[in-house]
Amino acid sequence: MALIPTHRPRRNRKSEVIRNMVQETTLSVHDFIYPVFLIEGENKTIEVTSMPGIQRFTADRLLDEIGQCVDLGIKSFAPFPSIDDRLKDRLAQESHNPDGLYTRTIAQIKKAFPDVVIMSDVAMDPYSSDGHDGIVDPDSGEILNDATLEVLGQMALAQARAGADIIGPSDMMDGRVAWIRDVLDRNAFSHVSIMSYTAKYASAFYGPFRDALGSAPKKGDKKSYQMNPANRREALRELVLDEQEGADMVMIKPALSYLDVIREVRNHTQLPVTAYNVSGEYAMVKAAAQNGWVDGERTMMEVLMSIKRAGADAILTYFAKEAAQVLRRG
Ligand SMILES: NCc1[nH]cc(CCC(=O)O)c1CC(=O)O
Ligand SMILES: [Mg+2]
Repeated sequence: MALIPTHRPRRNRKSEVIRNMVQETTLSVHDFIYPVFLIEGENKTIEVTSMPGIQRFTADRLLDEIGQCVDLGIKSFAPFPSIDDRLKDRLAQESHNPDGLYTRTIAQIKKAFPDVVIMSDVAMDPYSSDGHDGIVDPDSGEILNDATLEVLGQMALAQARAGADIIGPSDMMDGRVAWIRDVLDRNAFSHVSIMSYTAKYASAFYGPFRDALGSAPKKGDKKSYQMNPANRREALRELVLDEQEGADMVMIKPALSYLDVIREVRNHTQLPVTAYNVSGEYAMVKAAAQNGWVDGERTMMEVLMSIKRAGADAILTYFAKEAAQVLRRG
């Protein structure tokens, strides 16, 4: 005789209203931080070939783009600069030029949109002739941790002076959160936050980003500072250090292949947890959608929801604008 089920979870899925009533995770436009690419010049946009739908903007065009995003409810932006090769050197000196492309544009954005939050990027790679996040020892090829801290501090200070609300060190040098906090505090920027890239992995998913900025390492890889994708406990060690050093928010990067790390970190901290849905994760969805192999819109929303469900409070994502349009439509 067939047994009749006494427990029927399907009852909670029987209509859209009930499904919405019991939904555990929600996605909102407030969750999004939009990474945007900046180029020198006027009235120009250049598409990033490996990221369909994503452009590099001159400052004037970026202001238009930010205006459109603000109308959609996106209020947080993470700009990244594409720097002319002639301005790059081994010490990334352009990174703390108060009249440089990056600092100038941050000031312009804050002037045009005072309520918008700018999370600025602190790492040497966009300005480094070596394409590394730290200073390369010319003899040994080693990445010099403590000498790099000096540059990172100057970079963070220049960005704070330009009006950045949140400093985002993405470099993975040891001790940089404490170093930057100290520099900010000693220069009357104690109100400026630090969102640390706490667990940033040496990932193949950064490829399209490096195309966008021309920032790929000239020699070697980033494995002596970015984390081994095989490690989860190590993320908790980085978390403890960033908490002690004074981070206001922590980040996991990439997101999609690291949902377990997001959850682990969520379970071990009271700080806000963010995740970076990186360029390669974006490109992957776009490529499959362009081939008609997945439904691009549904896949995008599922990816973003999964990052939220894993425990992220906010998501850096190139999908921000498109997802905001979907959310608006309801
Ligand atoms: N400071 C490095 C940096 N800043 C942002 C990204 C990647 C972001 C993305 O892929 O979307 C990277 C990774 C790297 O090149 O090592
Ligand atoms: Mg660290």
